[in-house]
Amino acid sequence: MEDTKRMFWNEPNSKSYGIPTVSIPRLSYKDPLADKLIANMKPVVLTDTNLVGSAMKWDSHYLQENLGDSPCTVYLSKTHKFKYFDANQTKKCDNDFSPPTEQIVMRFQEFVKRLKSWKEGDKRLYMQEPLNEKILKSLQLVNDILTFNWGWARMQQKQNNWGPLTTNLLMISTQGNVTPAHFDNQHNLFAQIYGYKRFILFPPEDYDKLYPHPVWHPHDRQSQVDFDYPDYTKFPKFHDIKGHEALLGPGDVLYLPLYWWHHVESLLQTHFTISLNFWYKAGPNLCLSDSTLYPLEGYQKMAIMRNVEKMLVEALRDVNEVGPLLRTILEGRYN
Ligand SMILES: CC1(C)c2ccccc2-c2ccc(C[C@@H](CC(=O)O)C(=O)C(=O)O)cc21
Ligand SMILES: [Zn+2]
Repeated sequence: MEDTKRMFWNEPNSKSYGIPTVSIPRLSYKDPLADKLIANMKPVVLTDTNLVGSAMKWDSHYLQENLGDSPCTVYLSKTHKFKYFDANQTKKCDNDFSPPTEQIVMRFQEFVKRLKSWKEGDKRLYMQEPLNEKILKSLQLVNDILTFNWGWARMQQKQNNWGPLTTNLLMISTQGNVTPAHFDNQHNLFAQIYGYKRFILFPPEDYDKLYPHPVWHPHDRQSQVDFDYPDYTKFPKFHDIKGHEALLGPGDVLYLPLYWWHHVESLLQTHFTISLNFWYKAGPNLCLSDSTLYPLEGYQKMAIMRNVEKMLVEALRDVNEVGPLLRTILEGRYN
């Protein structure tokens, strides 16, 4: 794939991280290649799905009108990074874990006020709230959601054997925020509503180059590598990483396959960005059965590795015994 840089990428705000990338294909949803890529769990940007057409009018004023006094979850960070952590797993870290972000709940109108007055140097804000009955009080908003292109989304879900839709996460991020590289165990139709987001994706098999935190760690599923200052001594294979890049603008939808790594940043073209994702559970083909085709795919091997790690933590109880036991299996026998 010719590495076509789009005009935005020379903007000063999108750092290159020195990672070589190829462009993720941008296709019309009518293009048969689009469905082929999705069926093969390959990322693709669809430019004309109209998936969230009725949300294109969702600016801060409109959302304030319709979400005003609803409580919403906002993450705060002193840096530009918003690295997810599972607060329930911090106890296994014998308290040397310091949360990189804090989570607060505030009324949506309060969030909009802080968003508008935000300036460089202030704590960065990242509002994330699942669209559900808790915040959907206005009929106008409910009507907008009802007029999403559910026909197309349901068709994709069915023909690709995805599981049920679990979440529509509404995200509003101050400009320049970065969600560091991580993977999710759900398929994702990621719709960009306002502003621009840059995605750098890596296939599941790049597990060995991205050095995820241990499964019991609060940062489970997140890469240990700091893209701004990679530690090539600790993470030598990161040197060989190659990315798949996409720039998402209003109306674009990125199909982000299950287990694909993604690093996401809100570009500086606008003061904030608005996105909405559609997370679908993995289909039945994640469990190995006698109908499993071999050789296994990267994402299937990833699931196996995670299960082995979880089983060992469970069996050994002490997370510090997992490494030595795996080394005993490996050294002089499998390497
Ligand atoms: C990492 C972060 C900030 C977070 C912290 C604490 C709890 C949840 C989450 C959470 C959930 C979704 C995203 C959106 C998106 C990345 C992006 O658009 O920034 C993404 O990764 C996806 O759609 O899969 C980002 C986050
Ligand atoms: Zn994600």
